[in-house]
Amino acid sequence: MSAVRGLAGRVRSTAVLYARGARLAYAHRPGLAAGTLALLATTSLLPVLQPWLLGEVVDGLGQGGGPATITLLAAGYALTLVLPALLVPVRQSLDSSLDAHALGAVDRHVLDAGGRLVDLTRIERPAFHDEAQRATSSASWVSRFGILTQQTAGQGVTVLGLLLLVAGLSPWVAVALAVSVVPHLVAYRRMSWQQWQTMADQSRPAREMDYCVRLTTSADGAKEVRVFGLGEWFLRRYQRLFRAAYGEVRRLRLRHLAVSAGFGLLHALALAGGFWYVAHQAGAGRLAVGDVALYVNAVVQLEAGLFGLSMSPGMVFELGLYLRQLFAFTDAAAPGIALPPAAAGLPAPARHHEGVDFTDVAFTYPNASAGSEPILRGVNAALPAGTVTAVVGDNGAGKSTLVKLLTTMYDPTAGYLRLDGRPLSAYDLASLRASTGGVFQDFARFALTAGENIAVGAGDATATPEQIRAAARAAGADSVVATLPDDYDTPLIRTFDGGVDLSGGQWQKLATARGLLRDAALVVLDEPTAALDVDAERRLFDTFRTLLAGRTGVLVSHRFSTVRMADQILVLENGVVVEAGSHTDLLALDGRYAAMFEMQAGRYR
Ligand SMILES: Nc1ncnc2c1ncn2[C@@H]1O[C@H](COP(=O)(O)OP(=O)(O)OP(=O)(O)O)[C@@H](O)[C@H]1O
Repeated sequence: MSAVRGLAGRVRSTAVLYARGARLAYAHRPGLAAGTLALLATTSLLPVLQPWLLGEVVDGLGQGGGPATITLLAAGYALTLVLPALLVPVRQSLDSSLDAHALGAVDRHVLDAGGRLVDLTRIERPAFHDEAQRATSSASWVSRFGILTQQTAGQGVTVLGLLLLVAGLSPWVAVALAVSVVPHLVAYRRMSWQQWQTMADQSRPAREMDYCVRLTTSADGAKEVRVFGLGEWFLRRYQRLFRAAYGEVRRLRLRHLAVSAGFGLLHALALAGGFWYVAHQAGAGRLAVGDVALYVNAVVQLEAGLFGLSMSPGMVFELGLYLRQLFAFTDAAAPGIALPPAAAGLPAPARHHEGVDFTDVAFTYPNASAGSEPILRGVNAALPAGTVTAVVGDNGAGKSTLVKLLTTMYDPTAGYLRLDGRPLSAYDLASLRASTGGVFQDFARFALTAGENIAVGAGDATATPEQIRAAARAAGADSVVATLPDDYDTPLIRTFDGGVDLSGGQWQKLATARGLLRDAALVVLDEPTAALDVDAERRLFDTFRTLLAGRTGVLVSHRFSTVRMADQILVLENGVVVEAGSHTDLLALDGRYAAMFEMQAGRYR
């Protein structure tokens, strides 16, 4: 009983899955889908009409039927021969349109899911990239949803009609023909599953192979790849991965080929046996000559239909696996941080009144191995409104992680952050984000024009040319833009016509301009001067002081010349704040900060 319930449940969930797939693939083009279906119904019935009409023509001739009737039947038969040649290309063209629209619909569905990933909780997990790769590769399958399901339904109609025709001659022959295809159907389903498993197992090697190809042909790491002669090294790595991946695919293909050939033979035997039986019956006078013509014509059609039908359900099954994977990926695309109930979030203040405070904050990355030390531990700190707090510490101390918590990319694993005395999670996320600006250590280099690279800092709002220029001036990016052939309209990617690339420091100035564009209450500057020359750093330093007036600023830097401008400095060591105070206080303390400062300053004496 429970097995029946389990099966019913599986059938129901599969039906829901395909219905969802159909909605995704067809919802945008119902008219086109209906047109394709109508054409499919016509082209599926023609192969059934054809043997029937042939049988009637042959019988009419043999039994001395009227010339008008025979001519009409013959014309109908000829039409069933000609029509597919006319209709199939039309159907294929409609299929391609449906295919293209479905592909667009799947891409939009994935983009929409990406938009729901408002934090880094899922994105920074290594498994996410495999899942994303698999979901993207589902797109081409899902776009074939219409074609595959219709093809299967069409083949089903054709085969059923032909089997009914054959059953009119001999039910046993019809049953034998139908049954001969069942083992292949079952085997194909199994093979689809194996193929799917292989594909799923290989998504990581596939990504690695893709990486090898891109690395040797792209600008990323181009210098190191050449100086260290890594081209050959990556080629060998690629070949190793390819051999392993292809070996598995090849083994699977050969097995599938053997299975298909075996079952094909079984089916051929059933066809030949049926022919022998029908011919024998006609010889004995129990069937008419027209029936033999009908059988011969019907099995020609059946051969294609049954063989197709033995494959298509397997492909539809495979499609189901891809659909499941796609929806699993997009359904799981939900915020990983706590959010207030819809429309109940507090609007973020235009300027902080008290500022942000960290209370007993601890953090461990979700993908951290069990038992590993938290990245941040017992962090207690206040970032008072209208002041700049610098965070310093060794590589890996947890500075950028602290910034991720501050910018709600993650929730702390323990403790809490408050803004003006309220938990960060009480605020409307969009308004919190809209009131945050700054530049990140791994800032983006968008393949857009210089102006657009700055303008996107306004988010959904539209930045005016004056605002863009003002932000560029503040970040020292105006002098960069002045050197570009088309000023703010210059595309910043070499692969575009008229595009240029910038130096690391020039890109950083542009990213800073982007971060300063909005009138933010909280400004985060994570290594904003790392790539800047001394003069640019000094000018930006002066600008920051003016720009940050009245805002809550956080500055992460290894450059103590920049750090000393901060109102207070937090020294992080292994995820713990070990010192806090102004530059003067901390020098007087003569502790960790003083040592780091001395180490850097001493080099210039
Ligand atoms: N997404 C992540 N998943 C797991 N661990 C991470 C992740 N990002 C960073 N870490 C780990 O957290 C620790 C702190 O990294 P973080 O980037 O905060 O350091 P940092 O102080 O900013 O260092 P740096 O000065 O080098 O920029 C490091 O050990 C790093 O390996």
